[in-house]
This record gives sequence, structure tokens and C-alpha cells, in this order.
Amino acid sequence: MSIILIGFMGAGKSTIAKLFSKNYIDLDEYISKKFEMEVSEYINKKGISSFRKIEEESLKSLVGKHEIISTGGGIIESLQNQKFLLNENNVVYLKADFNCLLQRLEKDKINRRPIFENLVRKELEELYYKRSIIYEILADEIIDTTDKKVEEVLAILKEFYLA
Ligand SMILES: Nc1ncnc2c1ncn2[C@@H]1O[C@H](COP(=O)(O)OP(=O)(O)O)[C@@H](O)[C@H]1O
Ligand SMILES: O=C(O)C1=C[C@@H](OP(=O)(O)O)[C@@H](O)[C@H](O)C1
Ligand SMILES: [Mg+2]
Repeated sequence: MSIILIGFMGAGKSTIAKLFSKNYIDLDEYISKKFEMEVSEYINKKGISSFRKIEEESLKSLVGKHEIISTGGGIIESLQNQKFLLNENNVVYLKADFNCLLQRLEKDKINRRPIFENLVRKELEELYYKRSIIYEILADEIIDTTDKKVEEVLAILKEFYLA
């Protein structure tokens, strides 16, 4: 079994997966290593549709092989992935208020996120609400990370799966 973390950009999926288990895989990191370029570079060079296809293939091939998988926020843009995730039993939605996510994303100088950088606030907010409904539907567990420290979120996840 694999725990699969879903949620909007900035929810803390990559951070939490890494801390939860040595046997983690981050889909963006996996894709970046495979194609020897940052995900942002891949999206800018090859386009978002190509990236979504790679995400589909990667998700399918990695589930079951790692204790925890952090996905990219757009994983649920693919209908195929939605169906796949609906059939999985350990999908955890890391959620947060829009303003909280925005603050985290603005502070994060390490990861480049074309979807975040190329949208104006209103467009990003619309995307957030559109995606939030889908994350909720697909989730087996939901952790609200708003105003929670990384350590607190990690402790809740451990309570679910390691207690
Ligand atoms: N619970 C949290 N509280 C405050 N900052 C956080 C929290 N979780 C993650 N962050 C920060 O937000 C940014 C995005 O985290 P990241 O793990 O890359 O999110 P995601 O993979 O969901 O996009 C990073 O700078 C990270 O340190
Ligand atoms: O929401 C999205 O469409 C994306 C989210 C990013 O991952 P994080 O959610 O880990 O930031 C990354 O996969 C890519 O930039 C596209
Ligand atoms: Mg991430």
C-alpha cells in the first residue's frame, strides 16, 4: 500500500512525504530526475499536456512501491488519475485556506511553479476552488494544515497510519 498525498500547491505534500518515511517518492522529483530537468523547465519546454501524461504514467507505476507518495497539485486535472485515486484507499488531502497557501508559495524561493507564477490572483483562486472540490471527493482522509506547523501535520498523519 502507498499513502498518496494530494492537495493544492503549497499544501506541504513534498515536505511531509519526505519527513514521513525514507521510502517516500515525490512525483515531481521523480519526473525531474527521469527527464534531467526541473519540472518547471519541463512544463515550459514541452507543455502542460505532456507533463500531465507523464504524471499519469508515473503515478500508476509508483503506487504500491513506496510507503508514501507526494503528488503535484495538478494530478487531479487528469480524469484517468481521478478514477485511479478514487480506487485507492489511502489518499490524504492536505488542505489549507487560499491565503495561507498564497503566503507559503510567495515565501518559497526554492521551487518554481509555472502554474502559480503565470496566473493572476483571481485565476489562481478560481483554480483553487475548482480543484478543492475534486480533492475532497477523492480523499480518504483530510488534514487541514492552515495555521499548523509542519511537525503538527506530520504528527496527525502518523496518528492515522502508524498508531
Ligand atoms: N504546515 C506548514 N506551515 C508552514 N509552511 C509550510 C507548511 N508546509 C509546507 N510549508 C512550506 O510551504 C512551501 C511549500 O511546501 P511543499 O512541501 O513544497 O508543498 P507542495 O509540495 O504541497 O507544493 C515550502 O516552503 C514549505 O517549507
Ligand atoms: O498544481 C500544479 O498544476 C502543479 C503543482 C506542482 O507541484 P506542487 O503541488 O508540489 O507544488 C508541480 O507539479 C507543477 O508545477 C504543477
Ligand atoms: Mg510538491
